[in-house]
Formats: sequence, structure tokens, C-alpha cells
Amino acid sequence: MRPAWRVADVRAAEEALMARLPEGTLMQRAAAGLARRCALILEQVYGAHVTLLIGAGNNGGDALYAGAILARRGAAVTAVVLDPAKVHREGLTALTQAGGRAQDQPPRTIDLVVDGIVGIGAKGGLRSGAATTLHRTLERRGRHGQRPTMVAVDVPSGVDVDTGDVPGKAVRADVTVTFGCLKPAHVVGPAAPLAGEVELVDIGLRPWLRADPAVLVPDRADIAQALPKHRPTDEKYTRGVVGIATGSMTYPGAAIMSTAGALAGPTGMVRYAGTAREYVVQAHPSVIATDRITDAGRVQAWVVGSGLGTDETAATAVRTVLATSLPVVLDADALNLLVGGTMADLMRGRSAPMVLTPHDREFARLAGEEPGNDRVGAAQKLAAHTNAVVLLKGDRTIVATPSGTAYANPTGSAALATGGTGDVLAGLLGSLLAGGLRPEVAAVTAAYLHGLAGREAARHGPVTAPDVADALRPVIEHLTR
Ligand SMILES: NC(=O)C1=CN([C@@H]2O[C@H](COP(=O)(O)OP(=O)(O)OC[C@H]3O[C@@H](n4cnc5c(N)ncnc54)[C@H](OP(=O)(O)O)[C@@H]3O)[C@@H](O)[C@H]2O)[C@@H](O)CC1
Ligand SMILES: [K+]
Repeated sequence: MRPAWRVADVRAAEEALMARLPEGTLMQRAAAGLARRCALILEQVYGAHVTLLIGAGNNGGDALYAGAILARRGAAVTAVVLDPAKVHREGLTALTQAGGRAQDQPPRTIDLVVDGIVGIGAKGGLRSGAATTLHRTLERRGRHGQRPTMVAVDVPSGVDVDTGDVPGKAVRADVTVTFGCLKPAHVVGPAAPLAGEVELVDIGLRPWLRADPAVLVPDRADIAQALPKHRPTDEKYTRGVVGIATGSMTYPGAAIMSTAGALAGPTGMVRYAGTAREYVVQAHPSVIATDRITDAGRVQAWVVGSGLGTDETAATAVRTVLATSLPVVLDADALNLLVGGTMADLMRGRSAPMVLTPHDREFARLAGEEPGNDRVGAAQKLAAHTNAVVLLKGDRTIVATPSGTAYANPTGSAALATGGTGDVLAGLLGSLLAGGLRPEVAAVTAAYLHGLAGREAARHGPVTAPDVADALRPVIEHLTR
């Protein structure tokens, strides 16, 4: 897992570390890492045209020292200083001594832009002066007529570092070079895609980061390790049998898609209970189907909700599942049925794991307010309130536990913004729960695999939910090979 820390924790660690080092050491480490990455992007530093956008603080200082390194290697480096009264003096001197220059407008030719407008000291979106300079800079072209490459220092300027919100104008970076640790804006919310590829430069901060991370990001190895390994002695109950109580005569598609998601997971068998049973068996002949949950036979986890509707039959289905002592995934209509009343009490009284999988509108109904700008905080709050793991869907899906741990999924894909893909996710998640994974691990794993499957499916054109379900098996196979 890759951890990300909030600004206050970074500041505390920085203070503790700086107390032991000669002044300016950390900035020199940061600038060296930044310059190295810029040089790699440029391939040939000599003769390249580099523009530094310089704001009022140390973020600008990093950019100026990196610019000095590039200038010494023969690049034509221009610092566009936004507020000369507040520029990092020593950094500017270092740049000019290395042959760089400062001016108030971007030069004509720019191969690479270094965004040193603002870093972890940011408040609100880019101010208008900075936004205008950025706009002008982006109109320039490189020596070969190309769009300049944008390298953000620490974070893309204009984002909210702790929440990943983008409150106004912001830089869109190709690469972000960050220092010491990741911050939430690199991995959550609308800020995350603005960071582009994120490179973490080690400046010795890590041992001093004593607080719990704000959010954890799983990588391939975490997911491969979480997935159950099949043994030759396995039978269906050791692999896990999942029960699917979704769909209806009106919405049989939801039942078919959640069952497809469950079948793609590591499960040993899928049982279906509900009124869409004939459709399900037609689409998936290996599924054992009944009309009622109470007749379904032994399962080890339930998925309930999508396409059920919100009538009395649907409410009975959700109540019956909640009355068991099994892990449960509550999706779509089940979330609507949970709002207020006895259903919510029933849920709070359970001790078996539960995972809620809301999108923003379902979240708003459940929580009584929109997720808002702080998606991690919002998911944590709902998880604590419901005593369930919350999987808040989005471009960077968040998983939050009742005890406050949060994860951000890095594999999101715009391809998944299409009807029925949520059903596939819920089915897969149920299958992982039935396989014995802890609820947060199952949720993180399902979101990760689902995102990869969305990307894989998108390689072949416009994506439908069945494409995502079909892509899951090869994606899992590839990951565990
Ligand atoms: N932590 C570490 O370990 C290390 C940190 N290092 C580096 O230091 C950076 C943090 O530097 P920092 O503290 O000087 O703050 P920073 O982000 O440059 O902002 C400063 C000023 O910007 C302004 N401003 C604010 N909002 C704005 C907006 N929306 N739009 C425009 N301007 C805005 C505001 O100025 P004001 O005009 O209000 O006085 C504010 O005071 C960090 O990101 C990293 O790069 C590395 O050197 C090494 C190790
Ligand atoms: K920046």
C-alpha cells in the first residue's frame, strides 16, 4: 500500500527533520530530484527552453534551484515571477548566477514548464494573476512546435492538497514531482488526474511521518496477495459460495450482471434468489436459482439490492439478508431502502461484515448530505455512522472502514461510467466476501479489479457492463499469474 499524508503531518515531520540538518538541505534534495526528472523528460538539456512559474513560497524556491541546475547544464531557463516582492530570494540568486533570467511574462518558446506557483501552502484555487500567467504560458509552443510538457512541483497548483478538491482554476500536469511522501491530492478527488504521473522523491522525511496516513493506495502486489489462492483440495465451500439477491421481473438485467460479476470472482458457486431467476439461469446455466432467499441453501455471503425496486418484496429481501449472520453487500435499491426506519436499526445491530456501495446520489440519500469536497472524510463519516465499510464510487473510488482507515483506488476508468457496471462490481465484491476476505480488503480488491477490467474492456471500443464482466477473468488471471 502506498500511504499519503496530510499537510499538517508533513509539516510536523519536516520540522523534526529540519532541526537536525543544515538549513536549506531539504530544498536542495527536492530541487535535485526535480531537476533530474526534468532532464529525463527533456532528454537533451543543453539548448532546451525551460520556463519556471514562480509563486510566493518555498514551492517557487524548489523550482528556482532546479532551474539553476538545468541552467548550469546549458538549458535556457526563464523564471516568470508572479510577485517579485515575495519571491524566494536565494533561489532567484542561484538561478541568475547559473545563467537563468527572470521576467514577468512567459517567453515565446517553451519546451518544459515547471509549476512552482504554490505547493502545500495553497489556499483555494489559483489566484487570478497566477491563472492569467498560466493561461499565457499554455499558449506557447516548444522548439519543434509541440505543446510544452508541464511538470508540477510537489502538487499541481490550485488543488486542495488535503482533500483532492479542485476549488477553481488549477494546473494540469503531465508529471508531478513530489517530496517526502504522497499527499491526498495525488490520489483522490478531481485533483488526482491533474497530477499526471506522480514521482516521489525521497528527501529523508519518511521516518519522521509519525501520524497515521490520511489514505492508502493499493498497488498490484497488494491485490495479487489479497486474492485467494486455490488449492487442489478446495471444494465449493472452501472457495466460497455467494448468494445473489438482486434484480426483478422489471429489472432482470441487474440480476444477470451482478451474477456475472460474482461468477468472475474466486467463488466456488453462485446461488441466486429472486424473481428474475429464469433469466439468470438462461444467461448463466451454472447458477443454482430459487425464488426466495430462505430457500437458497447454504451461502457464505449475500449481495442484495440492485434492480430489486423498493416495493415490499424488495424490502423483505433486504430484511431477510440483514437478519442472517453472514457478510453482506448492500447495493443500489438496498441503500434506498436503508434510509431511515427499522432497516437502518437492523443494520446497526449486526456484527457480521457489511459493505455499502453508494454512488453520489445514493450517498446523499443515506448520509443526508452530498459527499461534498472531502470525499474521504465523507466516506469515513458514513462508515462510522453505519458500522459498515463504505465503498464510495467515483473516478477514484474510496473505501472507508468504521474505524477510520481509508483507501483510494488507483485504477478508475471513465469507461465504467455506464449502466450496469455497478452490478458487476457488487457481484464481484460478494464473491470475494464469500471467499473469506475481510470486508475492506474485499472492497479494495473489487474496486481495483473492476477498474482494470474497465480499462481492458475500453481497449476494444465503447464499453458495456457485460464487457466489463467478461474482462474480469483475464484481468484476474493476469494479475495472479
Ligand atoms: N514540507 C517539506 O518537507 C518540504 C517542502 N518543500 C517545498 O515547500 C513547499 C511549501 O512551501 P511554503 O510553505 O512556503 O508554501 P507554498 O506552497 O510555496 O505557498 C506559499 C504561498 O503561496 C501563496 N498562495 C497560497 N495559495 C495560493 C493560491 N491558491 N494561488 C496563488 N498563490 C497562493 C501564499 O502567499 P501569500 O501571497 O498569501 O503570501 C502562500 O504563502 C512544498 O510544497 C514544497 O514544494 C521542499 O522545499 C522541501 C521539503
Ligand atoms: K506547484
